[in-house]
Amino acid sequence: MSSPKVLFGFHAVGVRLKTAPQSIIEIYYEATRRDARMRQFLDRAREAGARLIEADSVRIAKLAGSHGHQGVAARVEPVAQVTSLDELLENLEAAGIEQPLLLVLDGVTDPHNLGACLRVADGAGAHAVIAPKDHAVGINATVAKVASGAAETMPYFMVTNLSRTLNELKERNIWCIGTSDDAPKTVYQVDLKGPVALVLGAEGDGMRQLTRKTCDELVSIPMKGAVESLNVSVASGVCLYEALRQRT
Ligand SMILES: C[S@@+](CC[C@H](N)C(=O)[O-])C[C@H]1O[C@@H](n2cnc3c(N)ncnc32)[C@H](O)[C@@H]1O
Repeated sequence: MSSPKVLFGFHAVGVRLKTAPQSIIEIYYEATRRDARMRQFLDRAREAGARLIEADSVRIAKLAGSHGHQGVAARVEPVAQVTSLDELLENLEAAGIEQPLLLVLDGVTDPHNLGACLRVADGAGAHAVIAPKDHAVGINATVAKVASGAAETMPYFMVTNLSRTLNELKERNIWCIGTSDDAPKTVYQVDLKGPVALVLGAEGDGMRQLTRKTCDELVSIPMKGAVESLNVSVASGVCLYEALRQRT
């Protein structure tokens, strides 16, 4: 998981304040915003000892590289993170977590989709999100904003060869379940209680052939209306929350 140097929006900066306040160099805020949300945010920032700097909307937009900053942006240091998937899986094993839940995204390129996937992965208690290095979006400021703080908490690993990584997961007894709207079995018919990697495809073409072939099995989400498929982040949510339901 790599960190952007600038975070913006109440969620993204708020989560950093909660999880690693010492990594915040300074927070820029729009002094003309005096609403309750801004007041609460500033109270929390002061409690955490953050350095606050008044700025106007234009300056914050320039810093954030976006106008969707809600009047808040922070310059941050990267926080110490797990650096590899192997390290994460070993840490989970050492912590006695025997049923990792992983989300694999085969080529999601839209930062809004990745942000939404990270957010739902965090919500459902997944342990990591994995993507290929090529043809996939990395963590950037837009992803962090859409993820509403989850880009700060959810390990995101970009791997050189996705099918090789899936094979390595299989060697660790992690069951790789691919998703495709044409699979005869539904996600509600498979056991998601064990160690599982849920594999989702790209926005347009779905999973690549090799990824599809490498999965242990394929499942679909029932589609009862006229459209053929769901947005990848919605499909991630359905599958991850089915896993959580089965595990709870
Ligand atoms: C927009 S869909 C891509 C649709 C593409 N035509 C395909 O063949 O998969 C993006 C991803 O979301 C997941 N997805 C969306 N709808 C799904 C469904 N009904 N069943 C299973 N997976 C689905 C799949 O992982 C898919 O690759």
